[in-house]
Amino acid sequence: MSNQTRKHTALPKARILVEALPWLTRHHGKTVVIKFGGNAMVDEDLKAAFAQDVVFLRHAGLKPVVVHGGGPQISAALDRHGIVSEFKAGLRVTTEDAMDVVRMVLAGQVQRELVGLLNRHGPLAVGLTGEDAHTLTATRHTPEIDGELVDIGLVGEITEINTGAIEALLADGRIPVVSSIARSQDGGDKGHVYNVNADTAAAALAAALGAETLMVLTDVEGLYEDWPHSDEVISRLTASQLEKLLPELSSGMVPKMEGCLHAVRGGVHTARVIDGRVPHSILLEIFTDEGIGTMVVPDEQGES
Ligand SMILES: Nc1ncnc2c1ncn2[C@@H]1O[C@H](COP(=O)(O)OP(=O)(O)O)[C@@H](O)[C@H]1O
Ligand SMILES: CC(=O)N[C@@H](CCC(=O)OP(=O)(O)O)C(=O)O
Repeated sequence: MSNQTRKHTALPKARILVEALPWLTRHHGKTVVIKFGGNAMVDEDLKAAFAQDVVFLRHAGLKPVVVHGGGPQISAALDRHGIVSEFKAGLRVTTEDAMDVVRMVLAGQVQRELVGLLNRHGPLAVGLTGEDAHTLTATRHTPEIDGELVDIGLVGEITEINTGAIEALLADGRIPVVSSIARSQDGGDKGHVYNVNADTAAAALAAALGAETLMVLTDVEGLYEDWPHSDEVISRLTASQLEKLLPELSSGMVPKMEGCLHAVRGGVHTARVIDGRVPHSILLEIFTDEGIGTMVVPDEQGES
């Protein structure tokens, strides 16, 4: 290959890097919480591409924090153990036996795998659960269903966040990978661990860390306007618009969008739901102004 030909092939690559410059400048040094959903985590190539994107962000000067799900993986393991599991209000009814499996799958399997994939690129990722260093403390969550408070077992509602361990890891240039398990508050229910929905945990951490962005990767293009009747994606909405829409949402979208609302109201600049089935969906966000999924912004940005 001649020098001239090499220049021609390299030029478009240089242009692409330059195109990313405004986004990278805006986000330099900023914390980005990325939630990787269990449904987007079933494909090996996608998982490897996800790890590359996260490492890319880290090397570009951002501070990514990964919070992972594992719903399908937990369901499969519960099946194997002969434990029946059901969801109420979008949350898994979690008995003590089920909690052992949840903890084993999230902390021992899914988290380890993501840490391994990230660490193919260097000594970057460190896994922890919300139990570590009091990162997440919770109390028993009893959702209201049809006007009644329902017992769904060891499902936690986060009451306290201690960001110290995550911040220390970020300051050390590491990528924290967090499993959504919380310790119980000292007192009455001492000694329990709680199963927390991973979207809820990611959003709460994003707010507590003062993150710039929350990115929620899932197995749909974004928030559909009239799901399941249409696949028209809502590309941008304000916190107030989302709040009005919340009662109409169903299943997995409920904790996801409640989380986005909580994050944005808690000071996170943008919360995005993006399609984790698309390879390199995180990097695609960098190269498109409005993003590729659904973006939730604070009310004051509604007009821009
Ligand atoms: N309005 C909506 N727009 C998009 N998806 C929706 C909507 N309402 C419910 N869903 C469902 O929510 C699912 C995503 O939530 P969930 O299964 O919990 O994903 P994850 O494992 O990524 O957390 C979608 O696959 C879809 O079936
Ligand atoms: C209380 C509750 O429902 N916890 C979830 C935790 C995992 C999770 O949220 O995983 P996804 O993000 O893949 O859905 C569960 O047991 O499935």
